[in-house]
Amino acid sequence: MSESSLCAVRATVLLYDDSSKRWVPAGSDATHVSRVQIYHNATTNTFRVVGRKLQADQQVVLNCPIVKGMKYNQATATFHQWRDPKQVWGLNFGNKEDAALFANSMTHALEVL
Ligand SMILES: CC(=O)N[C@@H](Cc1ccccc1Cl)C(=O)N1CCC[C@]12C=C[C@@H]1CC[C@@H](C(=O)N[C@@H]3C(=O)N4[C@@H](C=C[C@H]3C)CC[C@H]4C(=O)O)N1C2=O
Repeated sequence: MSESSLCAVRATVLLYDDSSKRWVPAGSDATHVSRVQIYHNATTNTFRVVGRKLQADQQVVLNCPIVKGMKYNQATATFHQWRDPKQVWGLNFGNKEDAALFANSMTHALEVL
């Protein structure tokens, strides 16, 4: 599968837990920071967001297709979120530059889908 990475930033990947009405870190351990990338498959013109923990095992904590018409909500300059059929994802970026870089690639993907 030939995929190219459009961007790679650091962010904490969060999931909204509807029952407790709280954001919980995705993945299974204390360290929360991940490398979050947007991949493009030129053959199928599809995009996906992949997040891997920065620490040793690089656990995949996020692997979500970018769906045409999806609404990417930039709730604050450093916290962005979107819904997939099952859950709501949140990205807490370390700084607003990374957030803007990621949002730029996400917006591009949503425009060309
Ligand atoms: C129509 C729709 O779907 N609307 C969604 C949003 C949405 C709109 C349009 C398209 C897609 C989506 Cl996803 C919605 O409103 N959603 C999605 C699930 C959660 C939420 C519902 C209620 C709560 C109330 C507070 C608010 C929230 O979580 N704010 C953040 C916050 O409390 N935190 C995070 C950071 C900053 C803040 C900005 C970091 C950790 C925690 C904290 O600061 O400690 N909420 C939401 O965003």
